[in-house]
Amino acid sequence: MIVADGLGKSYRDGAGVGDLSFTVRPGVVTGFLGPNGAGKSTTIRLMLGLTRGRGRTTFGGRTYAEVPGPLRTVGVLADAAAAHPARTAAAHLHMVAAGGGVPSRRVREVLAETGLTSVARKPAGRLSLGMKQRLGLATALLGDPEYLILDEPANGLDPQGVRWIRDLLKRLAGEGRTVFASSHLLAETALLAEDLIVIAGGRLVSAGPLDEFVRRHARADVVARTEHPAALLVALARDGLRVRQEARDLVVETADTERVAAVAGRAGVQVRELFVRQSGLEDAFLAATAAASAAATPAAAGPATAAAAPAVAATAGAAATPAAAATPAATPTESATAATPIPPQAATTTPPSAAPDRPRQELP
Ligand SMILES: Nc1ncnc2c1ncn2[C@@H]1O[C@H](COP(=O)(O)OP(=O)(O)OP(=O)(O)O)[C@@H](O)[C@H]1O
Repeated sequence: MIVADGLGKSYRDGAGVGDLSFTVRPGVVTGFLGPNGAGKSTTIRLMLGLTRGRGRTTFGGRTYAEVPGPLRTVGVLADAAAAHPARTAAAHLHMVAAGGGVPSRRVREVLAETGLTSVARKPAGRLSLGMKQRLGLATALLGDPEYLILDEPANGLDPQGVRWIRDLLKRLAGEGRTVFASSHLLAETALLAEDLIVIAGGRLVSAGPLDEFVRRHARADVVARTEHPAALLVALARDGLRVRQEARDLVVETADTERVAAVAGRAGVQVRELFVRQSGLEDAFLAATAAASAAATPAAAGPATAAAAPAVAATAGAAATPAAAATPAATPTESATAATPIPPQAATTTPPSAAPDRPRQELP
């Protein structure tokens, strides 16, 4: 179990992360999701003590600094470009293994596991971005660790690579490890993670099982299809319902199909189709993070814990629930595409930071 308690960091320009507390359980992949600039990398660096800041994170009760044999306990992918560009992939892994007390046979094993055997003798600087990412992951796996902390592990990978890493992380979690992987890609995280920690503007937006997140917060609208949308729109509005027109469809802000059908019946408007449409991952996430971004003065943000934080909806794809009304129609609705990035934070104007700390800008 990873326990992060009161993590915080303030940069001079007001960016950073607020008072973040959450837990990460073993046996599942936990997705750490947030738009560009939300504070994911900062949080990960704080968890590992790689940057100065507030709070404490324990891995099975000990901080990263206290863990004996950190390489063999906590595997970290924080900077895929960490290998010296002139050193071969194999030499880099041998060097890290020697420093971390890991037997050198592990080098061959992780090269094979990450699909790098054929480029093992290539200098790291001549590897593609995807290969560098695999090398970072190989480094994290060297010590066969119980905990994995991975910052954007799918970054730079092609679609096959993304699928490969998804399968790999699920397998590692299935072995009982604790896998914590950040991403700014919505659908990718939904396919990978069982638990979700969402941050925006340096604040915790939600934490908990993905399914629960969806159940508790998915928003549903009734969609009505009719040849007479104007007449139905007036009737629905008179009945106190919020409604908008999308092409010839009316989207009614309720999940109550019977009420919509009754209003249509009273108004004498024939409805061709009536169904419930649940909001997709993208919609829900954007709504959640927009609210957090609007409120964001991250460095000064008050405490936000997993239990106390407001949560919002996400779903891997949209579901259309056929309604017991006029002409039931289970029409597939919007779903997030596999590569839908979350837009950058409105409140954070600094470009995404994969860059190392700029210490002179920091306030401890
Ligand atoms: N060393 C630094 N000095 C000043 N500001 C920083 C520094 N590092 C990060 N920031 C700012 O802190 C905020 C959070 O950045 P961070 O890199 O943690 O976000 P992120 O969620 O990992 O983003 P991305 O998905 O783009 O990698 C951003 O506004 C960023 O510009």
